[in-house]
Amino acid sequence: MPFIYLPRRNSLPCFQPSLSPRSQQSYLPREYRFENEVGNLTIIRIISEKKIRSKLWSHCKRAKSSAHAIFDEEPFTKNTVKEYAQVPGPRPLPFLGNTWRFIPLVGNYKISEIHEISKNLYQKYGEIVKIEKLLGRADMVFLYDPAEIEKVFRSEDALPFRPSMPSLDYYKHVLRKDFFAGIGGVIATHGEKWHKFRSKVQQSMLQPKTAKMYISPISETADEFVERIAMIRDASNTVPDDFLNEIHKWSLESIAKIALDIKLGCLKDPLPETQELIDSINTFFKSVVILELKVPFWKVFNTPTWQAFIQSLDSIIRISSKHTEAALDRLKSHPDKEREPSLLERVLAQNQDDPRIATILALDMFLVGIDTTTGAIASILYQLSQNQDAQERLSEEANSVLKNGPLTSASFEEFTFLKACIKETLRLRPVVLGNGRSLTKDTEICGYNIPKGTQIVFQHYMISNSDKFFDDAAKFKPERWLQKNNHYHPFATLPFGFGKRMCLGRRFADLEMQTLIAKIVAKYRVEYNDGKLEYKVQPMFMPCGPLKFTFIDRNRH
Ligand code: HEM
Repeated sequence: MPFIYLPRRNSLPCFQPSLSPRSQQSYLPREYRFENEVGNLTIIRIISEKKIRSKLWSHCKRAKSSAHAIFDEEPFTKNTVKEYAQVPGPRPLPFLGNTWRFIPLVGNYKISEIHEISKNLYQKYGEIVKIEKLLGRADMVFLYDPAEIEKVFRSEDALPFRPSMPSLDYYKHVLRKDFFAGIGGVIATHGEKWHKFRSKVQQSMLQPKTAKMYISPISETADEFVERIAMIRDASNTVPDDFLNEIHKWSLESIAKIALDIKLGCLKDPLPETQELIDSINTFFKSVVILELKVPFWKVFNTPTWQAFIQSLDSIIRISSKHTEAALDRLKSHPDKEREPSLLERVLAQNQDDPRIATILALDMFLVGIDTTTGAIASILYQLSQNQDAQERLSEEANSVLKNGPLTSASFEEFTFLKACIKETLRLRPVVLGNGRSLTKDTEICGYNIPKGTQIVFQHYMISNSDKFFDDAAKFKPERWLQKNNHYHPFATLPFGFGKRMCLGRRFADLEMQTLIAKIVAKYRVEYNDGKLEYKVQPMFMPCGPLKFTFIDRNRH
């Protein structure tokens, strides 16, 4: 791609001279990328197609700034790209590579504390760190620079590869290949198979109007949860230690409505198969942590954890199939043309010949749409409990919206402070600690040539908690998101990922989280007086230890 050299800082009308060069990036049109400053020149990389050249020239003419030249290559960095071998990182041992560091009692790298390891590596080596020679898996490169993360995302090709869950990959593509028959869903599926499936469901899932159809069922579930808090809290208004499990049930109930059009009754009046589904999903989460984050004995032995994992997935599929088939029968026998079809009905209608698509989508939603929102809700409640002023302001906003009657899509437009609180929590405690990509081609990152196949791990948690990228980074300051034109790098916090593999459930997650938090803070003042809440990677970044929240009635009249 071509580069352009411009006089420093004032080169483009969109440049903000008061900002540091790197922050300028957020003001540049997306076709340009801030590359470097050399002497008194600003170097902009043009990352889009040819017509952009002329567009850039006309920008410069209008701004009366003289572009020095347009080059097809960047002469200053030509031949200065460093070798992969030069990327800094912990030194591997002969034979054992760096794997020994992850072996319990031998090494000091614990996956559940990878956020702490990441911090130490950054302090020792800087913005790019290589962990190489890992037995049976690709090298990992940790990346701590939002501009470089943006570069990796923007140079993605049509089939981005997000490394995830080899155990699930094996289950879908080898063990139960007869059921999946080449349709792997989107989780732990890659290449053409992933693309084919995502294209079938993406439009329905990401259209704002689809999420709006679930406002009423999601509100009903949130109301049940708010009632349940009153039932389970003790005389001092404190909920049981395993409150995370209660949030989990709310989340499962919400996803079951979206994925299968059913009311499971996790919070009250359960269906006969509800307990089996709850148990299967719990078993899946418990076993996947062991299979993915510990030594992978399952690859060699039929371990009890592996058996439990398979059984849990088989049950989720069996129960989901029963409900997708029932929905298909309903659709065929009494099609209701008056109302908008649900997500499930749309997916079934588009794939009438193969209802498995709806079942596999439901499975994927259960696998990634429960722990994520559960962790986020726990973190939001915790941040609000530690920031009572923000909670008061939020409670007033929630009340003024909720007093107008049942939630509608217009209500969500008014939740400005609520959205800022959620965004700020996900900045401080992103649920997905380090999203990643396996490079599908050799890529220059931080001045090094990183080979195809390397697993890049974006260190979002470290970046979004760093004073380098956020003022008062450790503080919960939702107001920062209410300022127009804030100067934060757009890739410095990216809780739902980016690009073609971005979170498919984002609209549902927003709807669920906003509805529940609004209803909780309208009714209760939330407190947490049990010290600092600790977190662990399991594999989502979740609070660990008892969630001793206190919910005190606000008693508004
Ligand atoms: C707070 C809640 C959530 C967070 C923070 C979150 C975050 C993420 C992230 C970081 C990714 C990876 C994106 C990338 O690779 O660029 C992802 C993928 C995905 N998420 Fe979510 N998610 C949440 C809730 C949900 C929910 C509720 C659903 C389902 C209804 C869902 C469905 C998915 C799916 C299916 C993918 C895989 C997309 C693909 O690979 O094509 N997520 N999510």
